[in-house]
Amino acid sequence: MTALTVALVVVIAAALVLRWRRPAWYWLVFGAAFAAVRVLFQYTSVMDACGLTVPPSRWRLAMARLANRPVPESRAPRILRLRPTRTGLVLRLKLRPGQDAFDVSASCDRLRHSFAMYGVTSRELRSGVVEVRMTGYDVLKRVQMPAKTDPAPMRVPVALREDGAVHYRDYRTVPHGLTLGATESGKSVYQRNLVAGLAPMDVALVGIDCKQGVELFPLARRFSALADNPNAALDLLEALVSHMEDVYQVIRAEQRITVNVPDAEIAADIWDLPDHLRPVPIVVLVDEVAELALFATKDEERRRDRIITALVRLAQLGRAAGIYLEICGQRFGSELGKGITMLRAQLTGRTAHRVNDESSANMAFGDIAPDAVLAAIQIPTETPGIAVTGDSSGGWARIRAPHTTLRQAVNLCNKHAGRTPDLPALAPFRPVAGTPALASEPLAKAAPATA
Ligand SMILES: Nc1ncnc2c1ncn2[C@@H]1O[C@H](COP(=O)(O)OP(=O)(O)OP(=O)(O)O)[C@@H](O)[C@H]1O
Repeated sequence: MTALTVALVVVIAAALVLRWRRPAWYWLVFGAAFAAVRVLFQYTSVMDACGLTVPPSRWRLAMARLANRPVPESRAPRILRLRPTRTGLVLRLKLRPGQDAFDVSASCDRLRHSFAMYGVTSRELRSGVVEVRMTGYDVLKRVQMPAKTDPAPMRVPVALREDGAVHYRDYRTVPHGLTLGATESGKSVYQRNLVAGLAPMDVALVGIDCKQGVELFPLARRFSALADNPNAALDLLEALVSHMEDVYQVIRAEQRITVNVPDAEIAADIWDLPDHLRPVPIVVLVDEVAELALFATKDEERRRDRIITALVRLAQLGRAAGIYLEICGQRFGSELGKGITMLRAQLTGRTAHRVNDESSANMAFGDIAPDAVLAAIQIPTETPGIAVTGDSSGGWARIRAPHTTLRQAVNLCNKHAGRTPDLPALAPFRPVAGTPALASEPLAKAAPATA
């Protein structure tokens, strides 16, 4: 045996062992090429076995009869493009007459087994063209975001989807969002990723952290306003409502100028205003929203009603004024009192981490994507951070945010502290950077020593 043959055998053996062990980088080196060859080689027979072929047309049968040739075979969708990616393959298929996108999506599980891939999903790109995304390994096991994402204003690459695509939180298309999940399910890490993604953008961050500020106050240098208790939250929300009314006046004033100018665009929201007039957009992050809705006394009930009213007004009118809500909690249903379901109806973007019961999952998806409810309650306990995300179009996907630690988020916020806008309306709530207060008393006092 020559040295070359030995080297070849070693390389093939290494590739086979790695294929079996499947480390994350396997796909970068061997996986995509192997999978592309395998898919192309098996394509027609697999599509036939999965019921994704159509019988020959009458015209083709007649031509074969005239030419005295054998009966033509059934035909599978035509491959328009096959693109290897960091996590697997993307196939673009042109459907044959009589096929629809549902046929392909209904066969995804069969395709997954037949092509020996980890996951297969499909979506319709346009009439007659379907994209099939295949992943070679569990991309949500250890999330690695691609180095290059598609940047756009108010669009944060916040997590990875199970098909290997990046999941964006786009505030311009989905202005308000609701994130639910049981305790230790990964809500705070998801919210931290949002803050880390928003920190380098021209946006004001406002936080209401009812966990006594433990999640958002360490990120204070990038926040224009923060509140850590329901009383401060009420004042902050009412200040935001009056800021929103001021922004509406700016938009109206600009409309009066342009309405007389023929063919001019008339401003309908802050994004139609000229740059020098446009107020900075605001993202309001609310952590543990149920704390704002609970009350024990008459006074607290009055405060709760005012808080929910302010939140409903921001959700209904905030988008045009560039105010976006990001609400986080363990549950968000009608048991929290009047106004909650009205507020929930305005929160278009829904994300549910692991939940403990079906009714919590229903709070996120019951009214928009019933099959996502089942997916949310199936999230295992041992993989915190996995979530199901959907929107009002009825579509949903499994996602996981990268594991950003509080230290990494703090460093990012400190790096971009210079971008924190000063909002005069919210000045009383601007956090003051300073030395952290030391706990004055230990939580448990030492028992006196007895003889
Ligand atoms: N995307 C993720 N990848 C890996 N680990 C994660 C991820 N998200 C969360 N975790 C792990 O799960 C733990 C709990 O996460 P997190 O604090 O975000 O949960 P939570 O839902 O906010 O809980 P609580 O409501 O009790 O505050 C974290 O300490 C972290 O180690």
